[in-house]
Amino acid sequence: MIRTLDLRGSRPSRAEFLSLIPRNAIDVDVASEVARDLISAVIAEGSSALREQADRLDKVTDHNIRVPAEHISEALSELSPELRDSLETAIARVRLGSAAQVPASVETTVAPGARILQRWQPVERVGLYVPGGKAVYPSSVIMNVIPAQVAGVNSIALASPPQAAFGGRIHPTILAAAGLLGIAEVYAMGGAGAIGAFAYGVPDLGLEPVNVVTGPGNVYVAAAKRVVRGSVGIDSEAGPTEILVIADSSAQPRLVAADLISQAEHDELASAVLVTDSEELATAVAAEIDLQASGTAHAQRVHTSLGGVQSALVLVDDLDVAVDFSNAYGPEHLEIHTSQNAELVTKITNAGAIFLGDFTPVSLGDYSAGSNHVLPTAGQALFSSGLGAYTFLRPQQIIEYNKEALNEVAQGIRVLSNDEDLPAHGDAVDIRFRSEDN
Ligand SMILES: NC(=O)c1ccc[n+]([C@@H]2O[C@H](COP(=O)([O-])OP(=O)(O)OC[C@H]3O[C@@H](n4cnc5c(N)ncnc54)[C@H](O)[C@@H]3O)[C@@H](O)[C@H]2O)c1
Ligand SMILES: N[C@H](CO)Cc1c[nH]c[nH+]1
Ligand SMILES: [Zn+2]
Repeated sequence: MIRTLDLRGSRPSRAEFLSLIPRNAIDVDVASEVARDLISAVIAEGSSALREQADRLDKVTDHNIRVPAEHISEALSELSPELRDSLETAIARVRLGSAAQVPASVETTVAPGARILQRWQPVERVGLYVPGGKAVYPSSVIMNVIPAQVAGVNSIALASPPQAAFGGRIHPTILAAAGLLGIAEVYAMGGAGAIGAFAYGVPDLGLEPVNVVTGPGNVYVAAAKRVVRGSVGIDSEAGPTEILVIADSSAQPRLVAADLISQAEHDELASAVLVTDSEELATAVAAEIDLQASGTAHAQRVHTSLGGVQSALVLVDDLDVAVDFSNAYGPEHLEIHTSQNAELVTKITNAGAIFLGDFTPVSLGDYSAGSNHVLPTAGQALFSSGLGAYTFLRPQQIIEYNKEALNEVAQGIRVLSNDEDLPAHGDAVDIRFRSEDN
């Protein structure tokens, strides 16, 4: 089902690596155009555009877009003890992981009487997207909300698609997770329209624009975040899931296969790649995939994703080439299953998150590791990171000099401001050292 690419005997360049395994079957430009139209409609027509989109894309009519408080409390009261317990365990761990992401404020004395304080200031209002199309993601409520709360964001709004199977309400476990975390401003809206609604506001719903939009989603959600970026901040474009496994002959084929399948389960556009220097392992993983995949609940989706051009078993000469491949690709999730995990991880530069060894599957990170599962896809790990408390924080400098400290640099400012032909800048310093009479 999954193809094998034999690159042994060659050392492809980064560009060659990437051309061998194309990322998304849906072109980003096509998705962006669709997303732009959906967002423009929301800007022009407000809630009626969101209703039209819910009708056409989610098969939902006449639903409450702004979720009434009683729907949230109802969902919370009906949450099974088992689900509540699992959510609470994940919440506690992600809270610990997120708290460790808040940078300390630092005060620097650059000269006597001259201080600069760098503090981390949360943005005021955020819009958090929780996917709910092919699957529903209560875990993404946790991964979005906790870092925002830990960062100290004041105003948090959350959106997820309305579900036809629940009379147009958001999935009850998503509502319950929001309730558990004390989130009251929730909207049943999905896809690119929801991202646009957050970025530009929807006056007829009382939805005020946010400063930062975060969260995972399908290609249209990822494309929409690209469209609104600039008007608002975003995390990364956390689109269709990816897993890349680096493994050698010491790896256990059934574990590698299970982990590839677990992420292929998300979406027909999900990518699953194994890079190995062991032909025996590749053959065994292929056999394990055949054995395990058909028995999964979403076998068709798994088959499409693993059978697509975006997935492959890649044979390379040695683990150094495997690392080069992975660094060029910049996977959302990287698993390392070798006899030298500790050494290899030091050579990894580009990955959303890295999972080491037999007992650290990606699905642990998806739910309960304490790390965040909202991670950059489509190569964005080369320049961006997973969602964290820092996503909602900005460093801000506070500067304070006393008279003596300013006097120390006054002449330098005069020289520089004259050189830039902006002499009023120098005057603004000099005036502080002249009496009011002259
Ligand atoms: N990278 C990450 O951090 C991460 C984490 C979790 C999930 N994911 C990914 O999130 C995605 C979730 O996708 P999903 O579909 O289940 O939920 P989703 O909420 O992302 O998408 C559903 C919405 O997409 C819109 N939509 C559906 N078909 C459309 C079309 N043809 N044109 C325009 N808009 C359309 C609709 O508005 C619908 O409400 C998966 O791809 C999964 O792999 C990524
Ligand atoms: N693997 C997804 C991130 O790409 C996150 C997730 C949530 N639920 C299950 N998996
Ligand atoms: Zn997952």
